[in-house]
Amino acid sequence: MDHLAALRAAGAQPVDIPSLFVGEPDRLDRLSLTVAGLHADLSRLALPLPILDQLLAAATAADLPGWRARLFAGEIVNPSEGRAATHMAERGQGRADHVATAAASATAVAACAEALRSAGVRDVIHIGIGGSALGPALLIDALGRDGDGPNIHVVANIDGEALARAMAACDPHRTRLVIVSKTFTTAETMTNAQSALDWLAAHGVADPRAGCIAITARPDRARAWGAGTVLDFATSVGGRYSLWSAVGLPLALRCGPATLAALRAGAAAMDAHFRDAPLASNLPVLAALADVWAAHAQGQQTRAVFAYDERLRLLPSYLQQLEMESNGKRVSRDGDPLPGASAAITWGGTGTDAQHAVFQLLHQGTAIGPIEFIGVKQPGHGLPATHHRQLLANMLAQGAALLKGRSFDAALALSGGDPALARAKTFPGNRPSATLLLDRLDAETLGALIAFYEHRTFAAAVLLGLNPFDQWGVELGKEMANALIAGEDLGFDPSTARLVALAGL
Ligand SMILES: O=P(O)(O)OC[C@H]1O[C@](O)(CO)[C@@H](O)[C@@H]1O
Repeated sequence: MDHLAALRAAGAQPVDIPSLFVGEPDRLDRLSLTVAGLHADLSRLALPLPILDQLLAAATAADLPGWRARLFAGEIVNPSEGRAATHMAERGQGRADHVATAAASATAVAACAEALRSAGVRDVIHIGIGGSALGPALLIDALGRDGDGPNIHVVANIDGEALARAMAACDPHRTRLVIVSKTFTTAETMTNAQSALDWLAAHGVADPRAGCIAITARPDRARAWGAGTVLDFATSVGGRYSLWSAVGLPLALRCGPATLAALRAGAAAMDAHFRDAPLASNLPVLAALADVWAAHAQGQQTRAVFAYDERLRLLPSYLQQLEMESNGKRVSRDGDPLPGASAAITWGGTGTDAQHAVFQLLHQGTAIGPIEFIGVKQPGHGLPATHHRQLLANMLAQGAALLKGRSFDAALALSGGDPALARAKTFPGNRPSATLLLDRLDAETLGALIAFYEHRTFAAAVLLGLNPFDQWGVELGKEMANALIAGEDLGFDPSTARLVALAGL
């Protein structure tokens, strides 16, 4: 049964958001929730309440409660790889044996962090890519400023420029390498690791491999490689969900193990809410339903996330992997073509910077999609209060302006009666947005925020009937790059063949 067919038909109808507030007196209450220090207001989305009720029915028809239970029970929810998804065990949720394994890993991570923090290590070069870099980079950027542990330099790109910059900032005799790869085969990571080892050796560091800490789901490979310390995590923890595992070591190094524990506790609070709250008052579920409505039913191909807090500036790129690698699919978990669009393109930036760059398109352009604002009530700095007042006022004003717009008549009055100028100054309004407001940004609220996005992504996947835990779409390009590196001719198209020659490969 195609439980989204009626919603796709309904999605063709325009929605006037301001009139929803008039006709739906309970709108603000139904679409506003506060969970684990995170207040969410979804009421300015183009989501009429009767449509929300249809989406809730579709979620039940898609067996969201059953899939959620299977996720928490550690059952297989990733059929194409035959795996469970046990990232929640890293924060104490799920099957007892999974939780016990994760707890043992957390103890080892804490001990490793304490040992390095007291060993006079000044810098850590964290080498990993994708989920092995984006999560740790976000955590360090968001929470690490006041940490008293080593400086963390996250290096992902195969472009040697990334590693060269990190090395230039480090004293090789006071630097440790942390090599992070779930598979311990990823080309970028292994190449960067080797070059970093060469750099240490060239500066007279004895046996640099023995000083490396490897974090991986393949400890056998890391040991064979020669890493002196190996911290492992379960294969059932997906790369883009791995920051909760030993991959979170950099946060424990920089800020202490208690901060990593607090991050996990915040996520656990969101887990409990997602697991226990009824669908109609379940924050990740409501956000997922709104996402599916916009992307799948209304055909809106982008969703932009703007963090009005410098500490969250890496959140959009973190979410790009979480959402697009999870739900950027075209077939169902059974391999059937999806009957419509899956996930929108996630993009975004930081407010207020983005207002002076991309908001023109959001207010007056032709590509419409939901916009998400994230703000934090308490600033993280001690500068005069005017900074934070202006920041939050801008965030709230943008959402209001997107909705209200400016009529042609009002624009005409501002344009000296010039209709062409007035048309340029007219704002159509009725542009959807959602707002997340955190009481404060600390390890707990950041944990809850990330877990909110994880569960939202999962719930949307269930509604769409796809598997969010695999990522076959990254394979073909890797294979072809390997062929090019090996000088194999795969019968490339004429353009590629000429570019290969021009690049001198
Ligand atoms: O941790 P690994 O195995 O090095 O993989 C890194 C990243 O590569 C991917 O597999 C995609 O290429 C991601 O899913 C993953 O986060």
